[in-house]
Amino acid sequence: MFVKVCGLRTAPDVAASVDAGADAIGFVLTPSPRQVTPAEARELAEAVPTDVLTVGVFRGEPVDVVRAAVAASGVRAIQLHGDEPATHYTALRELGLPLIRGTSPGGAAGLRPGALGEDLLIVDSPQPGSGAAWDWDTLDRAALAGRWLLAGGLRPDNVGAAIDALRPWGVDVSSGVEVRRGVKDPALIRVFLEAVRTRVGQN
Ligand SMILES: O=C(O)c1ccccc1NCC(=O)[C@H](O)[C@H](O)COP(=O)(O)O
Repeated sequence: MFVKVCGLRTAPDVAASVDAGADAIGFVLTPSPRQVTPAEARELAEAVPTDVLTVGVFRGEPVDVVRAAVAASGVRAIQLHGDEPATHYTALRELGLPLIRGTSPGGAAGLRPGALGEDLLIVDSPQPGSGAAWDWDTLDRAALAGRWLLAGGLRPDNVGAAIDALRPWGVDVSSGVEVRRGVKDPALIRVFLEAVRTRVGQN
């Protein structure tokens, strides 16, 4: 199971995520309590091995802003989390990086993975990064196949049940490994990864 830890802002949190076995780590490069500058993301990403994907997260930014931030930060994947139009995906495809679409049930382009040409879909709550749990029962599981991550209000104590209920290809967490908004806890990061690996091992 693919695990992404999002909204990292410090070197110890990056190290904890990598050591705990995260497959991807996200740097929020758009307005948020977790926002880092492209230069900060570059510095943090330098310690990340190449088999862990570094993801730049954007919401509603013009293509030129995304392009510039990707170049300055050196992230290896792009996550668009604001129901950006298909033209964004077409334009950014030219960078040759994996594209990730973050959306929620009711989002403009629907929940079919790859609908806008993205490589990976994140099905999230309507308030990304809020930690708000949403009603997973509203999800039409039959329409989801392939590469998609479940996100939104996941925590060490509920991620196992979420995996059992929805069988996602992976999971994405931010608030659930924080002590307060924007402040991660390395111990919680480790516990979350353990909870995922334990549950997957049981299935
Ligand atoms: O995390 C943010 O602050 C954020 C801001 C703007 C757009 C997207 C954002 N996060 C996207 C993510 O990938 C989060 O990990 C995902 O929404 C889950 O968040 P949470 O419910 O806090 O675990």
